[in-house]
Amino acid sequence: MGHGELRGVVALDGPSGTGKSSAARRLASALGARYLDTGAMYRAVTLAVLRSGADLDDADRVAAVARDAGLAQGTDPADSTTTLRGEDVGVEIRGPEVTRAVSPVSANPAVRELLVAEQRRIVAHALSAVGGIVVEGRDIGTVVVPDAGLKVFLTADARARAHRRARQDGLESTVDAVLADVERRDAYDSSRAVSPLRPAPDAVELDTTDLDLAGVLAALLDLAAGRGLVAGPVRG
Ligand SMILES: Nc1ncnc2c1ncn2[C@@H]1O[C@H](COP(=O)(O)OP(=O)(O)OP(=O)(O)O)[C@@H](O)[C@H]1O
Ligand SMILES: Nc1ccn([C@@H]2O[C@H](COP(=O)(O)O)[C@@H](O)[C@H]2O)c(=O)n1
Repeated sequence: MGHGELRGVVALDGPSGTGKSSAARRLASALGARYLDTGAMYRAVTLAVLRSGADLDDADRVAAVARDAGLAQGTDPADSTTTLRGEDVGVEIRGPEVTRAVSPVSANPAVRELLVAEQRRIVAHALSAVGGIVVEGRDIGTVVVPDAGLKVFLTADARARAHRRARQDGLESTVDAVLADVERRDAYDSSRAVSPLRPAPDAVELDTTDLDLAGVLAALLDLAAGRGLVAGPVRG
């Protein structure tokens, strides 16, 4: 039986590796909605900055590279593309160099202003085109879409997140290194001056430590239906 169709915006925020992308993609697919991975946008701008050779501490130069990057983020949950001037960078933005540099680039206020405006444009377009979108990141419920119909803040024990990420990368032996990276990125993202990672006051917190992805999806479907955001058939 179908799950119905999403009407409105679901905002999914949380620290690294809590399952935001996996859950958001599945939720959007189940509800015939669009899907926006805002982390991919910050990663793509970071790749452009690294390629340009700009000093990460040179805020004006970093912002200029971001403005000139030619970033386009797709919203198909089955194939969400990230391109820079038409070049597909979806694989490269997941590499260790980008992961190391993305938090400082994301803390640049001009970069955030640019990407938040683009994210709001994409959300508005999706709402008029299909009626619903699931947006995931760090500041969706607090800044990008503060009036989202449902805001969920995903959490999970840091070691569980490191295990998930290490398994994804085929690096079971380096869980400790992944854990250090996850904790470093969370600390940076939570302490920056502009739009720090934190739950919106009206967000529902969902701890995924002991849930598999099917369990997370079921919880999100229940929450969305409970908010009256799902039109048509409900889960049977
Ligand atoms: N509930 C879960 N149970 C088991 N594995 C999970 C769960 N959620 C996510 N994963 C796995 O953990 C890894 C990280 O998930 P995902 O990329 O969705 O997290 P994220 O919050 O978007 O991370 P980031 O913010 O770093 O991009 C993936 O390999 C995913 O398959
Ligand atoms: N709304 C967002 C989304 C992401 N970031 C920054 O990008 C980094 C990468 O995000 P992933 O979800 O792809 O891991 C993240 O560590 C943040 O620095 C952000 O600032 N705001």
